[in-house]
Amino acid sequence: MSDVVLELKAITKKYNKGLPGEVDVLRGVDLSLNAGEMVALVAPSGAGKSTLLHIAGLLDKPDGGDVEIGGEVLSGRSDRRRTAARRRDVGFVYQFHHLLPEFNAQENVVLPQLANGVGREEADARAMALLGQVGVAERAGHRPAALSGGEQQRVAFCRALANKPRILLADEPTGNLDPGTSDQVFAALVDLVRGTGLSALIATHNMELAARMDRVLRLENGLLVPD
Ligand SMILES: Nc1ncnc2c1ncn2[C@@H]1O[C@H](COP(=O)(O)OP(=O)(O)OP(=O)(O)O)[C@@H](O)[C@H]1O
Repeated sequence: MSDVVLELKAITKKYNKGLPGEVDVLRGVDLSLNAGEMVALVAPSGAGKSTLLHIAGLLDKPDGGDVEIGGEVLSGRSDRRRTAARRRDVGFVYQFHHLLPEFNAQENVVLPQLANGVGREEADARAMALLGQVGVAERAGHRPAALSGGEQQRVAFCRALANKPRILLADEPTGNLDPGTSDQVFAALVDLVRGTGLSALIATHNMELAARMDRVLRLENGLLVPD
């Protein structure tokens, strides 16, 4: 059995197809993400990394090519099938935390589990274990507004991992933080991912952070090339 968790084959994507403002963003992107592997995605602004992450995470459809998760071709499947696969297999982290403001940190990590059919007690325990792993257990009862930017992102990492996805997709996960905090919070993310053994594709402009990954890939002229 192959240990490739995410496979992108010849992915193409254009915006404004056939219109004067047509943008040829992805021109045949190939990627194999192995089990337990962390890959950095570096790209100049506007190169298409958000587009690529959205396609890889089944939030958007490519014009051509295949997205496979766990060996299952998902690009051509129904929206319902793709949504189910995304909920089960993919965790997302963005530059901004997107936590629900009216719920505390623990509840933010519990809610996606309840939506996924996990019982309350188990969900509470998993949330506390994850918050503990990133060093914010003592902040569990605080709402996002009462947390620092770095703490908010740590909680967002826990929420992304709450349902034990196979793949974490992160778009500039510490891009919103000052450099010192960014470094620590990024280290917490790497530890968390390494500890759970899941695979991660992490977009970052920061080459020092990228160098901590197993591999660095650059998105350039619509293609993914080794750095
Ligand atoms: N819905 C859309 N319609 C038209 N053009 C789009 C759309 N979404 C993105 N684009 C264009 O496609 C290109 C790639 O966008 P994308 O957001 O994927 O880049 P990015 O590498 O994530 O950029 P950044 O680092 O600035 O967030 C850009 O030129 C952008 O303007």
